[in-house]
Amino acid sequence: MSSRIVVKIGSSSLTTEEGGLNLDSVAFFAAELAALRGAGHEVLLVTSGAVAAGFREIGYESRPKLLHEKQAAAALGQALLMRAYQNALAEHRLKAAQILLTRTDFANRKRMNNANMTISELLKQGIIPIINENDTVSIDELKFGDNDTLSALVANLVRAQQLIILTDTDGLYTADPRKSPDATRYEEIEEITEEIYGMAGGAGTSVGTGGMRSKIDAAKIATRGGVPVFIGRADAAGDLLLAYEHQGKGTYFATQLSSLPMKKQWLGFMSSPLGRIIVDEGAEEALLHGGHSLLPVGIKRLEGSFHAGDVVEVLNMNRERLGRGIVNYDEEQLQAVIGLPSSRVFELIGDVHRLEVIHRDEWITLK
Ligand SMILES: Nc1ncnc2c1ncn2[C@@H]1O[C@H](COP(=O)(O)OP(=O)(O)O)[C@@H](O)[C@H]1O
Ligand SMILES: N[C@@H](CCC(=O)OP(=O)(O)O)C(=O)O
Repeated sequence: MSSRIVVKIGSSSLTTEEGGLNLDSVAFFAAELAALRGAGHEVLLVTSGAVAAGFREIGYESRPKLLHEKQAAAALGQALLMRAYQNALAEHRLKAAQILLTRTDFANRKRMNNANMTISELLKQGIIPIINENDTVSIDELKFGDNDTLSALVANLVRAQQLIILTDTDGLYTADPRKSPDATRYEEIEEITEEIYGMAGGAGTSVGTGGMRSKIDAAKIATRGGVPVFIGRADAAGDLLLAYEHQGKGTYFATQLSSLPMKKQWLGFMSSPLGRIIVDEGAEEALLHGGHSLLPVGIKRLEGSFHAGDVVEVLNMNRERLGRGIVNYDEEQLQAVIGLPSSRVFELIGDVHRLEVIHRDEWITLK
């Protein structure tokens, strides 16, 4: 059966430690993608490597740290990266198109739908969409930074059957295998727990960005959206197809039994919260375990400036993120009623459109 597969390739798989694009690697991955296509699947590629490919060419000694230097390197490197992929895929009679996205594109549902329609049309025409973050215009605080999260959002957006995250390591180990040679590998993970997070470290090379931690974040987003994930390595001919067929060199993450509806996925992973609501222990319990809505009585403090209908983040008193929701009050209106029981809220603001500050149906738990 034909599947829609999102493949993510990290900088560490495409470039040398010193920077610069490794054209042999690009040729290898192009052949692997062609094999997936040859097996009848629809293929989307999320690829990193623009900064790593561009910084040497610009003349920087090492991967730049400053945002504008990274952006300059990406602007040059992205063109090199696309040219390399287009040339390599042409060897297999395949065409590739470039799509550059930012986090704000996902936060705006119209832009997100447009991107989705463009991707669908490209796939229909037999073209491989090649996606990267639009580094030149991304603002630091809103950057994906690594492409792991981007690949998960894309996989959910296009309702992929599988997300394959390729890296330089054959899966998730009990500790970073570069530092702990005794670490052992996981074959399958049913649920991403705190313990799993605890094992994942940062990037192992100077060109990679997110390390295993950001890959686990990505696996969480994708699996909650109903997309199973493989994290691992493809370094011999046929490995990518094997990864899809559940025989890959890496770790498989199972999907959640019930996948989140698109509305909640958007709320949790794509939206941009405009404010924060800090709640007490009772409200935390009600939201996380009681299945209740958030009421004014449980609120301690507000931060940021928001209006009814905006997305806000909810934190507990230790500033741990509990989740996100759509707020039913303007910030000023809410400020006047925080900590008050519902009867008082009605007395104070008669025209409140909904008593709940965040209704259960417009809430997603992220803790
Ligand atoms: N528990 C772990 N299991 C496997 N790899 C880990 C773990 N913790 C940290 N890593 C590191 O994550 C690195 C891969 O991430 P990264 O360098 O960001 O690659 P990419 O550029 O492919 O995204 C590996 O090289 C490895 O050193
Ligand atoms: N958009 C950036 C991605 C940065 C990056 O290094 O990501 P990754 O290799 O996925 O950890 C680029 O193309 O250089």
